[in-house]
Amino acid sequence: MSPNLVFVTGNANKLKEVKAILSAGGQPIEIDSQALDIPEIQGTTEEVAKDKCRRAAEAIGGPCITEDTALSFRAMNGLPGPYIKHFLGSLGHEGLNRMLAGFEDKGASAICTFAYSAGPGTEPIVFEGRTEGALVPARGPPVFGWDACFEPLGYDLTYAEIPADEKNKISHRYKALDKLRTFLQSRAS
Ligand SMILES: O=c1nc[nH]c2c1ncn2[C@H]1C[C@H](O)[C@@H](COP(=O)(O)OP(=O)(O)OP(=O)(O)O)O1
Ligand SMILES: [Mg+2]
Repeated sequence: MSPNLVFVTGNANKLKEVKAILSAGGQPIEIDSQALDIPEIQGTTEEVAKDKCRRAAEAIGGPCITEDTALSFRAMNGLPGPYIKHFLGSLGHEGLNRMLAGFEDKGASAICTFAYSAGPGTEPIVFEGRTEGALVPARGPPVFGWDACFEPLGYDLTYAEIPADEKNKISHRYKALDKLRTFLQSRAS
């Protein structure tokens, strides 16, 4: 049996969701994890995701997956996008809402980009999942990132108010992982 694939991430909430999604429905996929905080470049979501995966493969010396999450405001032509971590860290939920105070359009896209590397020196392959929604004043437990201020389209609940198993059926992460799962299974057979 080949060893489990390693998910390199410094984010315990991501890991929890990824494990839950990969073990629910279909053929379960087991992964191991390594908590490394890989430096992230500037660029498009795809460039940032691929570069993170390249560095992670080098850091662990083997195949791995990484994931980069962006939150893109329509009124700001996609910003903060892959830089959302720093905006959230500096401004908090309230500050994110204030960023859009001057705009009527509160539209936001949650974008998850998984990257797979077959090992150091190989070109990572990316799998993107998007969930459209809106930025709203925070509601629900402030447990995971910007969950409390993102309301997916078609819901009047924020990600933080939606039960975890339900978020995992509609989320940007679920959609990206679904593509990664198909890729991994086609490689295995
Ligand atoms: O489903 C989510 N719901 C709410 N917030 C989320 C979600 N997923 C990521 N987030 C937050 C974490 C971080 O503030 C930023 C992404 O930054 P990002 O670099 O991808 O994550 P990270 O540095 O925490 O972990 P990693 O080591 O995998 O890069 O958005
Ligand atoms: Mg990161």
